Amino acid sequence: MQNLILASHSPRRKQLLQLLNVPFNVLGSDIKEKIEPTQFPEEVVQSLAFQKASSIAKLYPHAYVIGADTVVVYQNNILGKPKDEKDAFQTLMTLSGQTHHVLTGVSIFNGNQHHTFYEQTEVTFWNLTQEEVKAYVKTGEPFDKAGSYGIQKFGSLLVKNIKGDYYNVVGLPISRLYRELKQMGFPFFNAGREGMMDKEE
Ligand SMILES: Cc1cn([C@H]2C[C@H](O)[C@@H](COP(=O)(O)OP(=O)(O)OP(=O)(O)O)O2)c(=O)[nH]c1=O
Repeated sequence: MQNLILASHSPRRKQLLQLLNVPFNVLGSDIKEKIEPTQFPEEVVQSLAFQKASSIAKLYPHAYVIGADTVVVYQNNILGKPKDEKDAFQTLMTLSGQTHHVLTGVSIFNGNQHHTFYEQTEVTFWNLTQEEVKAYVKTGEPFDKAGSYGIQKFGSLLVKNIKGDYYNVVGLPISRLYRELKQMGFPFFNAGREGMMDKEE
């Protein structure tokens, strides 16, 4: 087992973590996601990220274990993954022409230490027609994604502009995560290990 473990089922998070250019393992966490109705969105994403990371960290206390959770927030409402096509359609029509926020909470465990943080990105959608939203829902892309869209594929056509980290919208704020891991003592630059900055392009 590698020193670094991603506690996630998300193929996007796996792809983004590869940007660190260090080896890692992926072990999905199967926690039951519990949200208290009184929690603020930033508390929700951090709490779920913490639960995902801690469930795997228990099994691998010597590794650095990363968990993450992403939600879309519009007018103080948390928009998670859609239940069905109708739900996805309604969510996207609600977001049409509006600005919302994407929050990703990240939790890192290593032995007795753990650190949890979140990043927020502001996203504005174009005014969308019912026809184009229907066509987008038909692609199937909304179904495993917070807010019913994926900015990294066909969902890119819905987005007018963003403020903040693009990768945070896709599910992992990789550049902040790199810095937080370094801060926690992750050995990026150990001899014999290829760290990001060791390589010349
Ligand atoms: C807004 C948005 C979300 N998403 C995805 C990121 C997350 O995978 C998903 C939100 O669901 P999450 O519950 O955060 O993650 P997950 O269930 O996919 O994976 P795991 O809990 O095992 O880590 O939405 C995109 O891929 N693109 C986007 O533009």
